[in-house]
Amino acid sequence: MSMVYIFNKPWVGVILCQQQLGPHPGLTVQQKYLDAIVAAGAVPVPLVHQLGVDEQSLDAMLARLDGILLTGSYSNMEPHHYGETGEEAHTDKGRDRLSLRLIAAAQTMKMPLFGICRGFQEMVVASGGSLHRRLHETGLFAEHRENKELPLEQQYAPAHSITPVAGGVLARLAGDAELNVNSLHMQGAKSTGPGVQVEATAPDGLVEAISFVNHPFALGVQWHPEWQSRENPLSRALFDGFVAACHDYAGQRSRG
Ligand SMILES: N[C@@H](CCC(=O)NCCCC(=O)O)C(=O)O
Repeated sequence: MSMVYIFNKPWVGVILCQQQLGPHPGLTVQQKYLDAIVAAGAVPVPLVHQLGVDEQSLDAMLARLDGILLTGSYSNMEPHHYGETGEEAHTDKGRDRLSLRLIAAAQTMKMPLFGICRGFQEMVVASGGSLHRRLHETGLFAEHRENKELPLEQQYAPAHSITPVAGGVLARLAGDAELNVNSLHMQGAKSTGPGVQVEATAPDGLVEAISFVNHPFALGVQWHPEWQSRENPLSRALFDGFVAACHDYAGQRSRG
């Protein structure tokens, strides 16, 4: 690895979300995702939705990135992406389009990929899986939504346990003992496609983490490790593992 690179930090593309800013459409990301990437020793790079419709610009951006973070979002994927019809109240077409292209590129380029909540769901769908659109109406699962009336500290507090699958990516990073995680989601994995390894489940059987097989680091988690990311050992292990994979990718890239 070149000396120049040793003192550099990996660049991690962070997807943005469409949000109305007064009378203007905007693209935003919550600060806690950026803070988690910086605290883990990487440089966050905003990924604007226009990259989803401009292949040359996307290729130019991907050539400079060492990893991709797909954040959570209050919006939901459009159901046609996983073979369903009907509407979702709050969607983000530009995010869907870019995220699916980023996941495909990360798979092809073996670029490290870390999906959180909606990002996890995008990884499930991109790899041929489908989603439960309203977990609370299925009668099959515990409550996985947060109470938005509560203070954030309580919304992002541990809500249920997960059991990492022995021998998986998550178990390698965090051990295979039961862990407690927060839960702020209405939708969840209904099925997973080929090439996906289930990495953890909740006590009610809901898939809570996946990885892509034959990929050095492509991990999606349904919970929120970016929340107070350095104070929680599991969160720290996930972000440190992701950034370490980005360092490895960057080193390979610099060697050509
Ligand atoms: N809308 C989807 C995904 C939920 C999600 O990402 N929630 C987090 C929003 C706030 C944050 O990013 O911390 C669903 O409801 O399943």
